[in-house]
Amino acid sequence: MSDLPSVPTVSAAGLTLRYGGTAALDDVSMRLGEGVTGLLGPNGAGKTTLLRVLATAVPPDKGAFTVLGNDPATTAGRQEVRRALGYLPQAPGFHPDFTAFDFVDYVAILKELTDRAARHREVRRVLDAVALSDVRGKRIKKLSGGMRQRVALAAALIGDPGFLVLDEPTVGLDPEQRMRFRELIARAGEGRTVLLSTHQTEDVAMLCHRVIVMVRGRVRFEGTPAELAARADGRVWSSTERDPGAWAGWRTGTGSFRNVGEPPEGADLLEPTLEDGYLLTLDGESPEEVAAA
Ligand SMILES: Nc1ncnc2c1ncn2[C@@H]1O[C@H](COP(=O)(O)OP(=O)(O)OP(=O)(O)O)[C@@H](O)[C@H]1O
Repeated sequence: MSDLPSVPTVSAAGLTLRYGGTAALDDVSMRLGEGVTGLLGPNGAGKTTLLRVLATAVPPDKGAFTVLGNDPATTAGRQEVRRALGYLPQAPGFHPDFTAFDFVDYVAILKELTDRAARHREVRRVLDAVALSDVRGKRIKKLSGGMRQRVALAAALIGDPGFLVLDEPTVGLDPEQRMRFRELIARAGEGRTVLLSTHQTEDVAMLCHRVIVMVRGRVRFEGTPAELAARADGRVWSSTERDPGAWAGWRTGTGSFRNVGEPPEGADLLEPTLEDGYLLTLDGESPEEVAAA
């Protein structure tokens, strides 16, 4: 694939992790460099498992990876990886009575920022970076969902980590909050490596310089967003009735049908989006899996 990082922040080879009979990760290899990489895949594809492995929350059964040259299979390496890491998990555990400041300060303590004055400066810096300075003294239970996600992002930014792992950070946000969050993620991707798991193909199209698609524990696509969209070149067309030959087709707001699949002769072709390319990458999966994507 083009545009692969020459000096990767993260380099993974053959990552495999089974839960009973399920291969949550099945021989996953990848290289991640500076900028935002999007991770797409249907429910159960293994995205969260991959993020948890890279965040050293769970070791793989097989395979290896390094973060900024450190190998988490060793105790010293794992410590270095954790120092270089910011992790926003899918369901960040907040103590609801903590204020935004207290929570981020608590994470800063866990990240070994022992000097109180310097730590508080850092807490103020990251709360400012996510535009929460005004509410830093508010209890988390009184904050909106979007603000809570920003508190979690602030916590992940403590210590200016070189590798930022974000697990569905925009889930449940309204469009304006999502746009604001995009701005924050884009800024976070300047000068560091961000891996962003999401179901929002739009977020990937708007934000990411690379995209990885996982299906059933395996990497099915790795490349640029433009390359993913190009998979649907010549395979999206419009029709007045639903085309029975289409793999997927739906009536749009204008009343015409947008079809994805193998077009008939002389079809009225449309410009593909990243989502079209993504859907075709899932071709062959069960309709339930695709519907859940
Ligand atoms: N702790 C666990 N115990 C048993 N099975 C698990 C566990 N965690 C994940 N799995 C299984 O591993 C597979 C991958 O799950 P994972 O949560 O990584 O997928 P995902 O792509 O993040 O899904 P989603 O988009 O729904 O968050 C699924 O089949 C899931 O049921």
